[in-house]
Amino acid sequence: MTAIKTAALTKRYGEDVLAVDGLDLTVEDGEVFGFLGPNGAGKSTTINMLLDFVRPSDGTATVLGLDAQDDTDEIRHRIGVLPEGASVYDRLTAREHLQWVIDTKGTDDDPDALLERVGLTSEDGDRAAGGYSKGMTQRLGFGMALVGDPDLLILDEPSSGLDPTGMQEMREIIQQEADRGTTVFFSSHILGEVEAVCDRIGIMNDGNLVATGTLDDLQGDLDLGAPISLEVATVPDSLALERVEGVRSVSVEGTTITATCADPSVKVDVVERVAATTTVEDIISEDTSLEQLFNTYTNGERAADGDEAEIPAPEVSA
Ligand SMILES: Nc1ncnc2c1ncn2[C@@H]1O[C@H](COP(=O)(O)OP(=O)(O)OP(=O)(O)O)[C@@H](O)[C@H]1O
Repeated sequence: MTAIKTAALTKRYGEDVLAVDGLDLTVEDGEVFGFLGPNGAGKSTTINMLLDFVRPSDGTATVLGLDAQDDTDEIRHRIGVLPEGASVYDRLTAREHLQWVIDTKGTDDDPDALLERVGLTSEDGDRAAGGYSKGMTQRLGFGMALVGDPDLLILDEPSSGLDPTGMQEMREIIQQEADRGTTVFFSSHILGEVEAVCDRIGIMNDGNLVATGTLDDLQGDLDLGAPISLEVATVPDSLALERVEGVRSVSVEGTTITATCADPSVKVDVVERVAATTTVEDIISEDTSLEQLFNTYTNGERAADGDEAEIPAPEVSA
């Protein structure tokens, strides 16, 4: 089953703003899917259409096989949602918020266990949520999303307002949920977080899905090359690294030699060639980062190629 499926999903605001432009997106059951894009790309609008907070101008969407507009109650019962900028009722305590969701969903969750899971103490749970910091509010919102062991978690910017420890804890919970088979769909600006937990990534730009795939798929498709840098004692005159097969380009800055290789296996040849002529003091080998991919897809370089949406979807085991 697909957890989320949209077909030509479109949202216009007035005459001028095309927030989401004919989106075809599929998220398989059991995936952790990271939804990326710069500000204003259309991520929240998409999520809001999936949750029927916003009505589409055109197209369709299903969530857990149910119609996002017609079967809203059933969908909300089966999913957990952390909306963008989750708001709380100022006078209710955190425990009362959790109990309200537990009662609404008819589950037997223990509010204290949920508080602990999202890093709030029992004392925090007794405080009115109106006095919470942004990060505490986010933790509470996350706890509310976890009520009832949902089949699908939809999280809009889950790290927003969290400190580094909070982000790490949130990542761990996402991983635990994924391990027990929950589908997780979340939007984020934090590329490291997406890199760490996602099976698959979708990049939105200007209302369009410009790329989908695993990080490996996207790296392979863009073919940005595999960089390696070597810190050396002295840069030899007779290096001729360009002659090593598979080396695309070489640059030297001070005592740092950087080579871009056609594929990672060439890096060993680079190291051997350099080590044969000088003392290698350090080696820095990196994969093409998600940041490079993100910039390439969202700065328009890809669009200039004329095939910005043609990355094949990977095989994903559900
Ligand atoms: N209620 C609204 N009325 C008019 N325009 C809107 C409305 N909501 C969103 N937009 C516009 O739709 C576009 C997409 O916005 P959206 O909030 O979906 O982007 P986003 O990718 O979630 O951005 P961010 O990362 O900043 O949250 C933007 O141009 C935004 O200004």
